[in-house]
Amino acid sequence: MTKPANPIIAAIDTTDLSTAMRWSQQLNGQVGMLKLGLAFYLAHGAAGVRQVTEKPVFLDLKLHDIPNTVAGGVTAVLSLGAAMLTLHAGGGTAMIAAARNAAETAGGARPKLLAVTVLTSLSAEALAETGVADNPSQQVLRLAKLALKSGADGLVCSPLEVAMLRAEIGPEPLLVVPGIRPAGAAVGDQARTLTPREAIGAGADWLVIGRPITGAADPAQAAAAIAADLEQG
Ligand SMILES: O=c1ccn([C@@H]2O[C@H](COP(=O)(O)O)[C@@H](O)[C@H]2O)c(=O)[nH]1
Repeated sequence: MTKPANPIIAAIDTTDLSTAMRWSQQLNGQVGMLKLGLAFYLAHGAAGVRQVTEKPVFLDLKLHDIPNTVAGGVTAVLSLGAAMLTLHAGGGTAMIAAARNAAETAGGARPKLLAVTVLTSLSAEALAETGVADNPSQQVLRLAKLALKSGADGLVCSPLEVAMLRAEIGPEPLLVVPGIRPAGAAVGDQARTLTPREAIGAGADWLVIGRPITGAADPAQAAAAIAADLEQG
């Protein structure tokens, strides 16, 4: 697929509607897409999504349940016209296939389904605590293959796995990548990070960036600076 002109997705992580609307106004012209996640959706639902922007958003709900329930969740949000929607690859083949089926049932445009592999907040040690003996890279690849063969359009992974995934799965599947930290930015709760330039250089399609943008004194300027750096890279 063609690479987006501006690959930055700004994560609008707040439960406050007016803050979300302000960030949306500030960032709409500076980034390629806005992402609304679980906290915002639980607080404001579909009506809140419509209030924040008229453009198609990335709906990061990370659905993870039995196939029938996830299919119902996909159906419930289809009318929002989201560009992308997340579900956990760990839900397995039947869950992902049910989500794809539900997305296609309505006909017409549907969100790209992105399977979250290993959360970028998990270090190798934290992943091991969950009972996974493999390292994050091995587990990402296992879940990536499962998700793509089950009907996912793309993957969410950390920037550290992007080059490996491109070598294994080729150029076509969408790679949407959080865990992005400009040089000097606070890492916070992220464990597997790279800079925007490094992630794009490795083969990412989209970069999900939250606090380094929304936590800045001037979010629009912070986003513009990252976009300018990417254009030079
Ligand atoms: O593995 C994942 C999946 C999703 N996310 C989401 O991306 C943003 C990152 O925000 P930052 O403030 O830049 O850390 C956030 O909305 C997460 O829910 C992720 O970080 N890792």
